[in-house]
Order: sequence, then C-alpha cells, then structure tokens
Amino acid sequence: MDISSVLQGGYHHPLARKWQAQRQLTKSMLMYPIFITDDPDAKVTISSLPGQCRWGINRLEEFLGPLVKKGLQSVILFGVPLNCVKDGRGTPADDPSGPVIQAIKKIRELFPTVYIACDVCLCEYTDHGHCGLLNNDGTINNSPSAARIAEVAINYAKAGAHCVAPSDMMDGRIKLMKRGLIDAGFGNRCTLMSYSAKFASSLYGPFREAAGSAPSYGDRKCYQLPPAAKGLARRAIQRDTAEGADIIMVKPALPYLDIIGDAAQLAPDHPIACYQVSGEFAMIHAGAKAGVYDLRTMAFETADSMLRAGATLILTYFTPDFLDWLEA
Ligand SMILES: NCc1[nH]cc(CCC(=O)O)c1CC(=O)O
Ligand SMILES: [Zn+2]
Ligand SMILES: [Zn+2]
Repeated sequence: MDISSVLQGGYHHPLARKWQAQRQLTKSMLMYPIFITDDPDAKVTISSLPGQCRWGINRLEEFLGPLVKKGLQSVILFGVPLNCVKDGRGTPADDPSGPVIQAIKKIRELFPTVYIACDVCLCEYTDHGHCGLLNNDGTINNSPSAARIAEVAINYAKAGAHCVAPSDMMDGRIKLMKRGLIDAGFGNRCTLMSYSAKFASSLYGPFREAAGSAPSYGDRKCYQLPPAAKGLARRAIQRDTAEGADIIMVKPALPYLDIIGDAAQLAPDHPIACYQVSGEFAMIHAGAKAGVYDLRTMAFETADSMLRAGATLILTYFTPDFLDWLEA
C-alpha cells in the first residue's frame, strides 16, 4: 500500500481512535431540562418522554440528589402550572409562589453547586398558549411581548437564577433583556442564553404535552424560524450576538447540525448550545425499542455529531443516562 493511503490503519488502538475527536462529551457540557409543576408533592410520569416526570418542589431533593452525586452540574427549569389562572399576559410566569421561582430558591438551597438556568417564555402561562401577547386580531404583538418577557427574566434573576434563556422568539428581546438585567444589578450575575435559531419544528410534541403549552389555535410559524431558513438563522445568530447574548443556542439539534456549524463560525468566541429536544429524545427511544440500534450507542452518536458541528453545551433529556454512561 502507498504511504499516503493509510488513514484509519494508523489509529488501530481504541485510545488512538478517541484522539480523533476534537471535543469529547464531558459532564460539564450537559444541561438537564426539568419540569416543575405547582403541586408541591407531585411526581407524575410524562408518557411521551421515557423516564421523565413533572416534579413538585418538595420532591426535588429525591429527584436531583442522586444526579448531583453522579456529577450533574446544571439544569434548565420549565414551569408547568396546572392550578393557576392563566391570562393574556402570562401573569403566573413570575408569580413569586409559582413553580419556577419556588424551584430556583429550593435548588439553590439544596444544591448550591448546581447552575440553574430558566427557560423564559409565556406559552405555559397564557390562556391562549402563544409565546407572547396578542393583538385583537390574534396576531403576536411583538414589543409588549418582548417587554413582558424581559420582566419575567429579571424576576427569575432576582430569585437566584444563574442564567435566563428566552425561548419565545420575539424580535429585540435580547437587547431589552440584557439592558434590564444590567439596570437591575445582574450584569455580572446572570448569563443570557438566547434560543437564537429556534425552528418551527415537528419535534416539540412531547414537550407541549409535558408542559401543557400547545397553542389553543394556530401555530408558531410567525415567530419561530421556517426549517429551511438558513439565512434567517444566520442573521438571528449575528443579531443576538450583537444584542448581548452570552450563549447562542440552536434548537432542535440533530436536524440542524449545519446551523450549529454556522453558529460556531459566526460566533466563534461564544459558547454554542444546542437543544436535543423532546421529539429527538422520543424518536431515539422509539428506534431503540424497535431494535433499530442500541440506545446508548445512538445517544452518544448524536451527541458526538453535535460536538463535531461546534456545540460546547448540550441540553438533553439523556443527561441522567449520560452521567451513568460517562462513569463507565
Ligand atoms: N417556548 C416553549 C418551548 N420551550 C422549549 C420548547 C421545546 C423543548 C422540547 O421539545 O424539548 C418549547 C416548545 C415550543 O416552542 O413549542
Ligand atoms: Zn413559548
Ligand atoms: Zn419555552
């Protein structure tokens, strides 16, 4: 054989094969999305998300304690209010006695080492289920929506969140939120992670069931990106970087690896996050159950693809599994 023909042959040993990775999955790269509901004693399984539950704040010690022991370092909170009165402006989102603010305080008290991010959106809290405030004709009213969402984020920061992550997709929200955080004294105490390139995907179904956040009419296509919109995604990444986002996120992850690559190229000095969403998680489980592949092998293959594309942080429901698998 010719010298220049040898490629894989030079890396025959498993360790040498590991060195081919530019970046390897570590526990610090994992952020675990968790659902907090307003019945403090609840532990309710979410049938569409294997192994995941809605938790009440009195159960957080039992839920997170074993994971923290295994090396869990960060979570992102989603509120699932079932007993509150929803309205047009999503008033329950930052109710001081609501599940998110209560959970921030509880987790800080129980697990001071855990980094707490909060998803910021109104869809779980509005009576119409859309992510912002509406005009009379039912369309999204962008500016008051962005202002209300920034207000919610600041209240999460005040409650002790280390990171706020707006997933609503209103234009201009990052600038408003960064300004608001600085003015409220959180300029150096709260990270702003933007869901910059969030696509109108078919992969959010299990989440909407888990969070009770499906829109009561219409869809989210006016504010989330069309799946084919590479240019818009690139512009959104550049805009959010300029508006003060500290972390850029791409969501979903697996069908949008090229966008993760674009983000890494457009914001090379920022951490790049990607969200392996509920439908991706359910799909990987379904395939494993059908005997298409081994669950663990496939989970690592998808995570590796995201890191290879340029991600430095992965939001994934596989976090508890990865904590076990990375131990072995
Ligand atoms: N703003 C709501 C929100 N925040 C995170 C997700 C999806 C997360 C997942 O599917 O795991 C969604 C769903 C949506 O936009 O409809
Ligand atoms: Zn929303
Ligand atoms: Zn959201």
